Amino acid sequence: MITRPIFRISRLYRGFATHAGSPAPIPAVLHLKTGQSFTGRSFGAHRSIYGETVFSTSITSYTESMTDPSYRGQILVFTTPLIGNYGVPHNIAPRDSRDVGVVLESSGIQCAAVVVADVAEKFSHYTAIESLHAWCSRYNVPGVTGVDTRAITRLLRDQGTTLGRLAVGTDTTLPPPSEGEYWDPSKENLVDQISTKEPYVLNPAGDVKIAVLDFGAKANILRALVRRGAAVTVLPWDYDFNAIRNGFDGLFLSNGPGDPQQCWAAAHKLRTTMEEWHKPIFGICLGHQIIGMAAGLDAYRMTFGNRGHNQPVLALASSGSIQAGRVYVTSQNHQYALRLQDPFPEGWEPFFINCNDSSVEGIKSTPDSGRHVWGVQFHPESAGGPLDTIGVTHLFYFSLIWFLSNMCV
Ligand SMILES: NC(=O)CC[C@H](N)C(=O)O
Repeated sequence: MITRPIFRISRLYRGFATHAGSPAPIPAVLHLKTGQSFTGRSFGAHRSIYGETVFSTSITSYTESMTDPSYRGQILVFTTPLIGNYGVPHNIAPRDSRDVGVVLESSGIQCAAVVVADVAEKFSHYTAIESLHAWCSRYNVPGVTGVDTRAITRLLRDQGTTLGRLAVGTDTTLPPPSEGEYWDPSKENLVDQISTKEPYVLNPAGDVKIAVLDFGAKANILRALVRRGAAVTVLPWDYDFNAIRNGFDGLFLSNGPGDPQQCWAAAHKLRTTMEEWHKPIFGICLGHQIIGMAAGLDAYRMTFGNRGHNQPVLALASSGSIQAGRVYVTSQNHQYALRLQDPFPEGWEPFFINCNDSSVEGIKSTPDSGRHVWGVQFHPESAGGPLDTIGVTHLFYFSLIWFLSNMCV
């Protein structure tokens, strides 16, 4: 019978029907501001929270997604039916001057809550030290399982990303919050909460000196630069890079949470940088949006954003190993995008475009502009996701080398 294997898997991994010391399942209800409610069972921390409800179509890397600072303030719905089956690894990396200090994307869980159809109680992986439930409990992050994530995703896709409340335990007996009670993370400067407060340097002996404006950088981006031999100076998001720019060979603007409009302070400073300093500049996701805003493009809120590891993007221009006309499969996690406009601001051209929704996936300065600036909406460094576009990271890095050998005499 076709349902039999599914039944077996479900029996084997059935999530938290009960918790240790708890005689009955603890109820949890996901309320959406648009009026719908979904009832399931609590796992992780038994506490209620507010957030912005988003869905991700990634089928693996729940540990990387949940530690990605760009998910801050978000109730993350996984469309894949079961997560937790490979547990959670020890997240502390052996610290040396080349290491960012963590194995995952940051030191803690960044999303506000997790929603999954079926959470695995048993886990198996050679790096795993604890279950998803234990990890979420340790970081005080609530989860709900046993809900129809297909129904939630269809709703979010049709009505758009929606504010939500995960009510847990006795809070489930309360009526749903009134409209005004929902907390909207896009109204806050989440970047300021997560960015480093003090500059620090990774791999100081590196041969190419890159400054990183930290809007909530994923650790793998820093690792990708250090792995190529760069000395990486990580700066607070609103740091006055122009005051120290002569000491660097390139500038990188990281990913980060929230609405890019909260980051105009950085975009204004970047405008000056791009006018006066013609060394390579590269941005990923929020960093790309800030480069676009500084270039004169408009950043807008998408209906449900793009979150997943299989977003196809079409290259419109060739650069490095990237070939115009080719489609690359990419990892993404964003709610905002740069608006495609015709004409593009002078000195700029679209680099990539999304094959599903035609949103701008990359921009670059034109060859005759005298600048060397790129931004991509997707995550070429992966973690998790495909490595199709790793060439974009190479492009930035090798343009630095090229720049040093050809232009700086
Ligand atoms: N991954 C990111 O950097 C996300 C950028 C921005 N916060 C958005 O949601 O669009």
